Amino acid sequence: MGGIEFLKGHGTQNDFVVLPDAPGALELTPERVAALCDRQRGLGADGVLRVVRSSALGEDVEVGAEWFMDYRNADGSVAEMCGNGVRVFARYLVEAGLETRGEFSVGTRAGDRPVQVHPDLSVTVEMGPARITGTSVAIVAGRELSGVAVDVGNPHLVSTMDDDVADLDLRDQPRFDHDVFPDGVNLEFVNLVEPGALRMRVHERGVGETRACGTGTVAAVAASLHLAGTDHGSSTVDVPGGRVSVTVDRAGSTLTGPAEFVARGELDAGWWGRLR
Ligand SMILES: N[C@@H](CCC[C@H](N)C(=O)O)C(=O)O
Repeated sequence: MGGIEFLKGHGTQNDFVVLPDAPGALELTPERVAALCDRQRGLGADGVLRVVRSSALGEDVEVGAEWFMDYRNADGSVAEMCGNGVRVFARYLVEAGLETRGEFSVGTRAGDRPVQVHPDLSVTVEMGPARITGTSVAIVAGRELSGVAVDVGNPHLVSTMDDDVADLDLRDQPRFDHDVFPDGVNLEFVNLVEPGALRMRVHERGVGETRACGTGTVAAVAASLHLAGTDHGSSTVDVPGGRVSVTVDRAGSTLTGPAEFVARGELDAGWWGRLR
């Protein structure tokens, strides 16, 4: 019996299982996503990117793009957007011959995201506006860190700190204000290395600590500009998994970084079938 095609890829080591599913035929339950992403009993990943035709999605989302990135976190939850994932997704479309242009849009639950796949296979994504929505507090290992709340299509709280972010213990879920973030939040911890250069760690909603978060890097740059009294600028952001470049202005933002594939194969049909 034929299995289900998959690819494994990552963007700055934020890693994904890609499931090509043009007709929207896969039944992608939270249990199946969690099993796929489990690093012992599955393939292991921070999330799943289902590649589905927008017309076959069967969800009430407004998209004009032909292809939709159906993103799921490792715990099986659905999220609006994934900045590292959309780069991997765009590169998949080009390599699979599903997009013949170097510039096109990808549909997401946060709206269409225009992308450019460069000859060196890095990808630039127009990430939409990064909206500053207020302030709040994260508590990490008993320590209160104030932060700037930023909406990049998904929710973020960015705490800028003087101490080296490398020293934070992010093994446990940091606490946050559920009244401010009723749907949960991605938590970024940032050092300003020098103007135009940030260092960041992240604890993602629905995943835990990851080695990179694309929407998080955009939120980090927007928050650091906000704290400096401006709403536009650009910065590199170093994360444990590599480096990305971000620009932010009032109208929108861009994210540029790598997209890599490491494997492709077939899921075992029996294993998949036994999951509900
Ligand atoms: N890793 C992603 C963000 C994925 C979604 C996030 N965990 C959420 O629940 O909002 C990125 O690269 O942006």
